[in-house]
Amino acid sequence: MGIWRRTKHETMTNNNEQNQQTRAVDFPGGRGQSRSRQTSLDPSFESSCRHPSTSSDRTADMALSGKTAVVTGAVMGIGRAMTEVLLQNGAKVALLDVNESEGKTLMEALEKQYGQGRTLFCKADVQSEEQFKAAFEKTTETFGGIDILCNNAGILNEGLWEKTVAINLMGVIRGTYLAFEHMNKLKGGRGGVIINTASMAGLGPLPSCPVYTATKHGVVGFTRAMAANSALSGYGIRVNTLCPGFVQTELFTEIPARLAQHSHLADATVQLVEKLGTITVSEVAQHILELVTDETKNGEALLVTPAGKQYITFPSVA
Ligand SMILES: NC(=O)C1=CN([C@@H]2O[C@H](COP(=O)(O)OP(=O)(O)OC[C@H]3O[C@@H](n4cnc5c(N)ncnc54)[C@H](O)[C@@H]3O)[C@@H](O)[C@H]2O)C=CC1
Ligand SMILES: CCCCCC(=O)CC\C=C/C=C/C=C/[C@@H](O)[C@@H](O)CCCC(=O)O
Repeated sequence: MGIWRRTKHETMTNNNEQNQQTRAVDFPGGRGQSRSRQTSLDPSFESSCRHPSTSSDRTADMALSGKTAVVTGAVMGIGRAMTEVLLQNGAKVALLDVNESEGKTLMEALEKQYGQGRTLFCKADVQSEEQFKAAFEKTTETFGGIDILCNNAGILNEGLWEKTVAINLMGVIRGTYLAFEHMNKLKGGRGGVIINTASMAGLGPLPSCPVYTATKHGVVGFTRAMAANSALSGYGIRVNTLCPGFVQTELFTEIPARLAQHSHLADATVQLVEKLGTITVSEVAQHILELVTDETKNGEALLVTPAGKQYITFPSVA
């Protein structure tokens, strides 16, 4: 069905998207086509973390000069686009992902494009406290501290609902708590900002994806509570959430299989996608810059759809 291909809303705006041609999907009944891959692997990689040895001075006077960011789920999709936005604005970026082979290849490409010494790849599953912690420590050791965390890694698999909760919600909580240890101004950190990738499904129900919806509502609630917690505590850390609508990524393929026992609602999901439209990863990722740099933004939920961006206001229950 054509809806799962690129739409008129989508343009090839940068190299990131050129490297990530959208995968067509025979939705609602079938399987997706294989996606394009990046260039061949570098066999010289030996450890789970790697970074180039020299740094560039190209970044002077950029909005994020001198800042270090950590992005989870950085190898593909929205996380990869966020990584590029951060690099384009002068930050150094630690890319965390379970996909080691493509992560290393991506890091090599980013090194060529944005300058040496700007990136670090760490194989880390956000379900693993040990791996996540080691990646933060390697980042601090390599770049001298952490200023920005994008808790972005996520999956859509209603069949594997416990794993979905473990990655989408528990992974965000784990990353946030680890970042607070590193960034907390009351504990010698330099403060900073956390951006949690939720979803439009964190603001309203996606009926075919009840567990995914629950995790994303959880991310929105956790973000708002931690933002208020941090402000009240004087930690110097802001926490915001990005809530994209439908975005053409790998996660947006093979939808009937991902819906599992709810696959009979695939047609209804198609109708919602047709109604709301889709956006590109770069259209989503560009919005992190405002959430990162605007120091008045804390506890915000920013909805991004083909209609544009909208800061969500929540009802007061007091
Ligand atoms: N694609 C969409 O329509 C939307 C996606 N989102 C959210 O955006 C985030 C990113 O999604 P996409 O870019 O679409 O997905 P994607 O599937 O294109 O990319 C996800 C990346 O996360 C990595 N990853 C998966 N599990 C991981 C784990 N346990 N630990 C570390 N890395 C892991 C993957 O290897 C991959 O590089 C997710 O949280 C998703 O829920 C939100 C709204 C819409
Ligand atoms: C099935 C693919 C899921 C892709 C992963 C996502 O996170 C995409 C989420 C995108 C949109 C979610 C929309 C949820 C909307 C509901 O709250 C609905 O109530 C909104 C109805 C709006 C309308 O009909 O105008």
